[in-house]
Amino acid sequence: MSVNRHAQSEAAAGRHGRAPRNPAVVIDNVTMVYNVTSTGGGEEVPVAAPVRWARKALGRPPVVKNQALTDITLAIHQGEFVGFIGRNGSGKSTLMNIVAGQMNPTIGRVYSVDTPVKLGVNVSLVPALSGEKNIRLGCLAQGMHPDRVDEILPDLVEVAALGNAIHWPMKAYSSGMAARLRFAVATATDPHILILDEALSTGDAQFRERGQKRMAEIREQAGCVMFVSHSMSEIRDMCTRVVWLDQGDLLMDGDPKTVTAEYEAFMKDLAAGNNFAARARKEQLQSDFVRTELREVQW
Ligand SMILES: Nc1ncnc2c1ncn2[C@@H]1O[C@H](COP(=O)(O)OP(=O)(O)OP(=O)(O)O)[C@@H](O)[C@H]1O
Repeated sequence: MSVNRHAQSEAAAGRHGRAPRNPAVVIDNVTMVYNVTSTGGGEEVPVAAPVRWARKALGRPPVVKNQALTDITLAIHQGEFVGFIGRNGSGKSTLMNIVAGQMNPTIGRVYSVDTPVKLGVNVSLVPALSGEKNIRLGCLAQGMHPDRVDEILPDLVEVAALGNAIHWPMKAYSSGMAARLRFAVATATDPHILILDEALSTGDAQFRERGQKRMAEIREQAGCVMFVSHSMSEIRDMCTRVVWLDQGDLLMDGDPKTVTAEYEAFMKDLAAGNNFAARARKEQLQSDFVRTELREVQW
């Protein structure tokens, strides 16, 4: 595997003499560039001259490059619960979509030991059917045997915690209620790799508590969870490791307390208009970042 940036926590694990763990996902040198139409400048995507003239004649704005991720390399191990944080537009969802296989990176590759399950993506639910029927359908769609579905249905109904609404058609659900149902379906098969992008944000305290419990169970079975959130308390409570992305760059990767403290200080600087201090902090973090290799990753 190629030489790249490597997680600080990996280096820390090595320093502390911990045994190497089995990777579940390896993100190898991933860069993502979107093409967007822009009326306000930016680096134009090179196109043949006739196409450029035609776009101009038709009054279409030029297509420019928008770099969402730059050279991201990470190894995520079985049993890890990795939080992804960063301000809006830093590339968290883009990275989750790439790991989930929803889009291909412009450069780089993602390797995983199993098909990642991203909440709300792997199974489409039917609005006209009841919550219970949707859970059943979702489990069957994920390849579960009907007998097994019967067996675990009561547990999944409990995870969804929808009360009598479990018998209502899904189209009558609020966004938080639908999120509960999707969560129950996505976690039904004990996924090896679970991706949650702001999954708990629409839920109330009860759902968050049950959701956290369920995710802890998945982690205990040596599954890994990749979790995007803007809630630092949620990140600190749940994650074993935190990755901070900023404007497409990997700024920090380490233990939740340290990374969230740095992130909060950075955001505080920005909120107070101390852009100079925030930039200096970012530059310092970038220069401190341990560049090493993924060579020791053993499948
Ligand atoms: N479909 C798209 N087409 C063009 N650019 C996109 C597209 N999706 C995302 N982007 C751009 O990619 C960058 C990263 O966006 P992304 O949604 O991954 O960030 P994020 O960290 O998840 O943000 P948020 O915290 O706001 O959800 C942004 O500059 C955004 O404008």
